[in-house]
Amino acid sequence: MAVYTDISEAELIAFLKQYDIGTLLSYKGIAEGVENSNFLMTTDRNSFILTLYEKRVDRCDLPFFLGLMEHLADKSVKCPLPIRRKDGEAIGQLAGRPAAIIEFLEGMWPRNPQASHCREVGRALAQMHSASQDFQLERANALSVGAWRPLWEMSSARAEEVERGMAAEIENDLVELEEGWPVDLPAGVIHADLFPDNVFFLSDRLSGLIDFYFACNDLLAYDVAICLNAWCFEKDGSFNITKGMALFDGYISVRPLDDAELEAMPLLARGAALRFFLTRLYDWLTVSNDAKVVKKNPVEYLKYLRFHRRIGNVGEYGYRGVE
Ligand SMILES: Nc1ncnc2c1ncn2[C@@H]1O[C@H](COP(=O)(O)OP(=O)(O)O)[C@@H](O)[C@H]1O
Ligand SMILES: N[C@@H](CCOP(=O)(O)O)C(=O)O
Repeated sequence: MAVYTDISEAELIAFLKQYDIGTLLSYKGIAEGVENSNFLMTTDRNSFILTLYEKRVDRCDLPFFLGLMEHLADKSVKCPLPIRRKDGEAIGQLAGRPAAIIEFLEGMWPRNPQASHCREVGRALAQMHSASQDFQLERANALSVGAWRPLWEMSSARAEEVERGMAAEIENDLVELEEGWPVDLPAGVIHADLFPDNVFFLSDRLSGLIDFYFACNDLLAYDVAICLNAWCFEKDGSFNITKGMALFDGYISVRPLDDAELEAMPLLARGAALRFFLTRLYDWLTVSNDAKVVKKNPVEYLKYLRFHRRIGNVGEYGYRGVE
């Protein structure tokens, strides 16, 4: 359960005095999530999400994350707004942690995403990319290609506990990705973690995007590649080309992908698979099994990585261009 820091009712009531959002009626920890402690909080006016930022989030990055959410909401991209305090600040301090209150977003994330969800996600991702072109703050991607080898070296000695024979193929991926990684594709602000649990739907309509805490400046097409992995594989590990087609169709209905982005897609998808494989592998080997968080299996992403090695062009993911 992702509540790393407990808070008492008294300290929460004192914290809420800085806001104009009503009187506390109830609050409870939210089990889902990996990085931060989240609470569902109800006042006599509304429901809110209270987030305490844990140690993997750098306090210096919070103005980027929260400012981005405000910027996007202002441009009609569906995402919850941070609530500002009476003094105008969006970031406070609670139980020794940086803390913020965020609007409660109605909806549920899809447990079994369908092609229709993929189309909506593609469209919302492209809207986010377009709307953030004039966002003034910048944040480098701390988990881009340059970070993968150091991350691998933290796990490589024990990697074969997860699957024998894996180390040599990962070494090979690292070399090929480091040598071939594109540098001159269109760049901007990317979400960088737009998995199904970060996209809410009300019936079949997308109600909003959450969890901008990996957002950063990077290649826009890399964000599409992250979604291709997160949304278009089935539970048995097979790639669903109909979902791939829907994701691309949704994306390019808002922002076309240029030839260089399309050509790079198999490599970007391979890099995206390696990035999530590496963070999952590290957590798998280091986070204790009785910890408060459900660890995600790295082997799922190892399978995706192997799949992308065999892809020759973006058409094999279902891309068919503008009809
Ligand atoms: N604005 C929001 N509205 C409604 N629920 C939210 C909101 N933000 C977070 N949640 C809930 O909290 C859970 C964890 O949030 P998330 O930002 O993904 O955490 P973490 O950054 O720790 O991974 C989500 O799965 C969702 O259930
Ligand atoms: N999406 C990542 C883990 C990050 O989790 P989140 O709860 O912050 O979305 C993965 O699946 O490895």
